[in-house]
Amino acid sequence: MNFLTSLHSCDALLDEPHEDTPVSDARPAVPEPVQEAIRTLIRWAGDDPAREGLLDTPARVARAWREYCGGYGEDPSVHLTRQFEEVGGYNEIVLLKDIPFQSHCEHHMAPITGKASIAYLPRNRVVGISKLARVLHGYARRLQIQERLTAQVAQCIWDNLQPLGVAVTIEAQHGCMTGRGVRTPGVGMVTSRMMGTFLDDPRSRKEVLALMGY
Ligand SMILES: Nc1nc2c(ncn2[C@@H]2O[C@H](COP(=O)(O)OP(=O)(O)OP(=O)(O)O)[C@@H](O)[C@H]2O)c(=O)[nH]1
Ligand SMILES: [Zn+2]
Repeated sequence: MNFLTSLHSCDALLDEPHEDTPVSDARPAVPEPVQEAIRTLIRWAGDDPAREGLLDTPARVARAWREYCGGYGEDPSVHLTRQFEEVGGYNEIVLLKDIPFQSHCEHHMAPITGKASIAYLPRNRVVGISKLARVLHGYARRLQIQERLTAQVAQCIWDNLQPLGVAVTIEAQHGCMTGRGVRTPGVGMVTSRMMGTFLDDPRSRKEVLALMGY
């Protein structure tokens, strides 16, 4: 089997469950080409992949990356399929505030850590509040830039819940700015996406941003 063929065989792993899989002793096998790629990276970083402490590292790193990128194995919109119409006439903002999340930047594959606030103005129906966080994590657990993550979460809620308005804000620190490169810790990047009422009506936007703490 040549290198490319064996890399193709890694596709089989994509069928394995990604999310919320209980940790057990039966860890998924990691294909040799994936492990070899990580050994190459260790050598490139200046260490010896054959030394004892690093022997199991390639498989661990590979499994960790499957977990960090578990979002590729799911369609986040499925979390919004169960909707509730009996809301007692509630027609004000619903906000899930300060949801912690982790992602990885697509430029350096460095961690992005932060918090998101997700709000919508319902049109007769709502979703279970945990589902908003599930949508966030479904998109965050991929290689991302913060702008796209913000836009994808908002669009998903807009398309699937058809609310009157959606507002998403994200504030995050980028490991590629703190641990390397410009090495400037403590800097938060803030992004927002407003749709519907929150885009069109300045008073609604002001209200939702105030509820989010901005
Ligand atoms: N807009 C945006 N930029 C990001 C995000 N994550 C990382 N970046 C930036 O992506 C840019 C990549 O720039 P390059 O010049 O190609 O890469 P680089 O030489 O490693 O740049 P430095 O980070 O400045 O050392 C950097 O400025 C990062 O700060 C993100 O989510 N959104
Ligand atoms: Zn980066």
